[in-house]
Amino acid sequence: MAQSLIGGLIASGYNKQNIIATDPTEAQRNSVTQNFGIHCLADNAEAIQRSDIVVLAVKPQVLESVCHSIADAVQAKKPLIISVAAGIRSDDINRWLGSNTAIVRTMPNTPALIQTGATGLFANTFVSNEQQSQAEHILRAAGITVWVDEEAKLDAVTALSGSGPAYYFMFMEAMEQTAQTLGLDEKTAHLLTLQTALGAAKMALESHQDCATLRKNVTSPNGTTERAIQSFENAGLHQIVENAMKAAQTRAQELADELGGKA
Ligand SMILES: NC(=O)C1=CN([C@@H]2O[C@H](COP(=O)(O)OP(=O)(O)OC[C@H]3O[C@@H](n4cnc5c(N)ncnc54)[C@H](O)[C@@H]3O)[C@@H](O)[C@H]2O)C=CC1
Ligand SMILES: O=C(O)[C@@H]1CCC=N1
Repeated sequence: MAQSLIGGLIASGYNKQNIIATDPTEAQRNSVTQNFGIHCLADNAEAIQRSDIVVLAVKPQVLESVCHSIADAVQAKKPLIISVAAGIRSDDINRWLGSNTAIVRTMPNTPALIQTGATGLFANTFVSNEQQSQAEHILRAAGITVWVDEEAKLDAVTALSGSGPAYYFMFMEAMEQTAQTLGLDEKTAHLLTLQTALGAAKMALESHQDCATLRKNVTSPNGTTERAIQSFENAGLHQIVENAMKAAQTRAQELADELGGKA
């Protein structure tokens, strides 16, 4: 996720001299430097000393220990903290970092790498208006941004746009594999699947009509689409999607409860 954000920032013209990454793994540091031409350090405290904004992009499972290890540096420098960790609540991050820390909790997604990301953001009470604009500026470099008024809504954002790219990739995988069983070669199946996904998303974005109307426009009476849609409905597609997204939201809440500890 950090690489997607770094890639998005650089592609949108952000000065790479102003970006420092950190990673404990030497191979990972070398790869980041090679891919993006930015400094990648092993020492988090050193990077924090040199930064006004710190993005925490480690796995939720290691966030607590990382926060404890950087707490002194954060209290000394008082940077704006931006977390991308799924589930973990800003109150827990604040407690792990000491206290009174300005934290913007976000939920971006991997298309940030090509500046078509979608990020939900929530600011805790210590975030100033200027810091809120700074966080928005950084995440906007990676795509669209949406602020939520209650932190719990970020778990719904996680289930929708955070995890969402994987749902579409899975659907595209299924379409291209099926196209091959219907007789198309792999390259043709891949190309037509991707262009169809792009065309549908672009059309939905640019149209004044809602997705249901656009779907109905494709569906000729007693035609091919109608048969396919009927087949999806018979299989309970809406319920399948609802179950999956609720499972993702629940997992985000579980991560917070399991890893956030009790205040
Ligand atoms: N992958 C995705 O689509 C999204 C991920 N997220 C969140 O982003 C966070 C990272 O997820 P991924 O990028 O998928 O994981 P990842 O495993 O690809 O990246 C985590 C990186 O953190 C590094 N790391 C571990 N300990 C460190 C430390 N002490 N200091 C500095 N770096 C350290 C690891 O070496 C690794 O390169 C997670 O909290 C996840 O919930 C949020 C939105 C979308
Ligand atoms: O799967 C995950 O936990 C992360 C958060 C959203 C997308 N990937």
